[in-house]
Amino acid sequence: MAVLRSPFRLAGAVARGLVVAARWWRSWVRVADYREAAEASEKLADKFEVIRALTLFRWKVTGAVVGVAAVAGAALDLVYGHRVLWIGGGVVVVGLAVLGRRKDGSPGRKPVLAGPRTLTWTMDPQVLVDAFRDAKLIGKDETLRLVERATRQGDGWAVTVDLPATRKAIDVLKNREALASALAVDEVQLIVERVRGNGGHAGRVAVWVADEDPYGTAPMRTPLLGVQRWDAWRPVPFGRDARQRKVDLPLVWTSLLVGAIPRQGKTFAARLAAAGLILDPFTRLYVADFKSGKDWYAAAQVAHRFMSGDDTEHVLRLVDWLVELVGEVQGRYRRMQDLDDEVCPESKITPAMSRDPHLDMPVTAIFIDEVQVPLEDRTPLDVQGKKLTAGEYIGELLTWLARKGPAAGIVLVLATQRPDSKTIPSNLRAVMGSRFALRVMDWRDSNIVLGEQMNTRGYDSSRLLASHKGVGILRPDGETTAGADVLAITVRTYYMPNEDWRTICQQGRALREAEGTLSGHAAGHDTRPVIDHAAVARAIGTVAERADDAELPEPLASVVDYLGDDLQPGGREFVPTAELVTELEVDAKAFGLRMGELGCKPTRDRVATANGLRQVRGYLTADIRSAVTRLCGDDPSPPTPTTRHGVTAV
Ligand SMILES: Nc1ncnc2c1ncn2[C@@H]1O[C@H](COP(=O)(O)OP(=O)(O)OP(=O)(O)O)[C@@H](O)[C@H]1O
Repeated sequence: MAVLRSPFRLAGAVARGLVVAARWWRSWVRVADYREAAEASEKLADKFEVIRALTLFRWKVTGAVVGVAAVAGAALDLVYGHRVLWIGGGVVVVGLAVLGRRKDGSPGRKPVLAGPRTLTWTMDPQVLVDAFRDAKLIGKDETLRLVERATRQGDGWAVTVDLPATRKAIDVLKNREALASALAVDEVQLIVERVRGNGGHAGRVAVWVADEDPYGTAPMRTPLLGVQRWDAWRPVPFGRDARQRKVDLPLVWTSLLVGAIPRQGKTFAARLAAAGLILDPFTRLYVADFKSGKDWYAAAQVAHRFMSGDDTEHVLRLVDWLVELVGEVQGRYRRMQDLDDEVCPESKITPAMSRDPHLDMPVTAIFIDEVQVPLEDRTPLDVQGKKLTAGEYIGELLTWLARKGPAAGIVLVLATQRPDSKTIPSNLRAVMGSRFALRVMDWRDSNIVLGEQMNTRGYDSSRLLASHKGVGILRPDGETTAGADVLAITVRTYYMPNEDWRTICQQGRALREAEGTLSGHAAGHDTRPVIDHAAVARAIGTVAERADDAELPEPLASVVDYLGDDLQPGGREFVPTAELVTELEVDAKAFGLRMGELGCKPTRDRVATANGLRQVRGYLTADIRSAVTRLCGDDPSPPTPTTRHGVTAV
């Protein structure tokens, strides 16, 4: 029996021997021992180049050995005949049989838990493809095309891939978290960007995986500390992204809204923006600190107007400041009309104009920290016979300034601890150019700061970690160093503690003294704001008209308020019911009924959702407009300053 079975045993042993030999060769050619040791000590990233060189060398050795053996075999075969091949084959078979014989401890399949997936994809693109599949970003029969092999970039690994023709890069951005899970890294470590323009397309994705938490290291100090002066027209150094790329923030011709829950770095972020402007002696500053702490105190020595406190008295003083600024903007537009085309080519302030003392149109920035305090103030005001609260009036004035001010050189920087729809009027939000959202409570608040639907595009600041102070999502207005195509970037702001802030403010004061531009509060002339009463009257006009809007029945009034500019012709054409129900926090059934009673019938339209185009129920904005006109016989569009403020010079 044993004799009969022996050929099968031999074949089995040889087969096992073959497997063992092949495994040994594979682990040798992949330099597995070294790689495992490097992985175990988490040095894989450092040793990658060495391992790759060794792998390449061992492949070459394998090729050379196979080549030499083949040539030698052929030569011996020629000289001594086929005998040699038989003997050689026999030796190999015996060798494999010995290697593959059954004995205690012989290698076999061991059930093991999978090891860490982290970084294996850098060596083996198949792991990356599997990760994309696991994250459901590509189908199980689809694959990726590697545009560039994994390379070391900064403190991480970068790879660029093309998705299959049916897939979109934007979906990878949206589902970054699923990909992070598939690659076994925290989502803060995974940066996914579209590659756009020349060399990019809608299905090309650049992936970068940080070796470790990119925001876990000590924060960087602001580079503004090292400069003598700054030009307000240059984007201000704001922070670094995860890959340590600089992110600068343009401020002139735009405005900035910063929102976050307490203690996440709002004030620090707003101060960074201020620092760049402080170091330009031609910039005029208004600082209203409703936090009334020490954070802004140093700015008093450079600010044209400064106050710190959260009483009604401060809120009313802010009203005066804003009215003064409205008058200033109107005056600037009027004066710009009289300037020749060479000095003022468009109805927009230029760097030269902003520095010309005769024109008196310096870049003027107003910083309001904890802007929810004045916006929520309920002090009744009697403005031209109309009763309204100070908060409402401030909301109107700020909206007007954010809309008309930037082109006239007015920069608005608002920071709020309460970025909810009730506190920051939607009209105001809609006209704030740049947004910076540090950690907030939920995706709704994040959308309020960053803009509608930003969470569905993969930008949700409620997902940031509490320990990541100063890290937020920046949605810049226009181009940043990250490129014009970038919708938003996660940035870690530079760290500017009080002592650095004080140094910058002192420097700003010295610069202003040297240029003779120190004015107002900083110069010790805390004059009352110059209030242009005509401008005030026109501003009040806006409020009076808004009061009419407020008389619209609910929920139409809320819908009009929520849609803001989007309701105007040229804005949105269709708004899904689900969006209105969520945003206005109303009961869907009652909402639909009431809207129907007010003459707004829902319809169906195709809208882009996270899962592609879908038919959803909603309202045509044209229908909402005509319902408003019917109900109050007025144009429902939010007040455009040009008409409602009577700013004829614009
Ligand atoms: N870029 C940064 N890097 C590291 N830490 C930071 C950074 N920015 C802010 N912090 C830390 O976060 C803390 C809170 O910052 P800040 O006072 O700006 O918060 P805030 O959001 O304005 O708080 P509040 O809502 O209470 O006014 C600061 O004391 C600072 O230590």
